[in-house]
Amino acid sequence: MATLVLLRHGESVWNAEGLFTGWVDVGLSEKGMEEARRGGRLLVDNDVMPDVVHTSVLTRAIQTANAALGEADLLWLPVRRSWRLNERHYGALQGKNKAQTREEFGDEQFMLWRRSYDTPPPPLPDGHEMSQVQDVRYATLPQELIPRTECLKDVVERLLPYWYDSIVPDLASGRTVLVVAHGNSLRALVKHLDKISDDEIAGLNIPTGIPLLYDLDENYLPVKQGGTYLDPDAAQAAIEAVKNQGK
Ligand SMILES: O=C(O)[C@H](O)COP(=O)(O)O
Repeated sequence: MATLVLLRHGESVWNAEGLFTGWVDVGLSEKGMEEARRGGRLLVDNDVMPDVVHTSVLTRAIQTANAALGEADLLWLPVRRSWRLNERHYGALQGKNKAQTREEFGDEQFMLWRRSYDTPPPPLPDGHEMSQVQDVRYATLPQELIPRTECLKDVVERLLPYWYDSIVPDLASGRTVLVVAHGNSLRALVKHLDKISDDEIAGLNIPTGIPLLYDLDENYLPVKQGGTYLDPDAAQAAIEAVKNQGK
């Protein structure tokens, strides 16, 4: 049996403003910092103590990991970071207001771009102010690996190599693993873990700042489908809020 905890970053400044974020590197709002600290307290209260942490290379996830681990007095833990845990790249929607986008393009197109499995938003031109192709943190990546837009299928395909090559070995060594990432990169991982279909995944939303605990079997697949949120009531309310963004 292995123990995996997934934690979406706390509310970001752009989450609060209702903007599509993707790979744009924004920090946590004050509310998001408190959500992150609450996440750490939930780990302590439920005696779920990670041995190693994996985060994306985006500030909002790193801040969340630090705040949560600070509450658990675990800031000393080894941390591994990868672009493969980054949020989905939202293409030309990065920086745009969700409600305005929904109004301009209609509900169907909005939901296709936001929650379909294989329909990416339009690509973001390399010279655009919201582009990350010149971001120093990706300087060692081959240019063709840096997305200009992504659908969830793209995220699954770039995340799973990290799951198998970096996270599973930590689980196999008996470590409790905490993954601090993003709404859509965690949707991609949960789709894999819970074997959610390409159609059903559209209905899955991940709340900010509430740890999702998975006990995994010898094949690193969930003993209980869907895992267990360490605060189920708060999770349900937050999931509804994520689902209704842009309305
Ligand atoms: O990148 C973003 O805009 C959010 O973190 C995720 O947004 P979504 O829940 O609309 O996909």
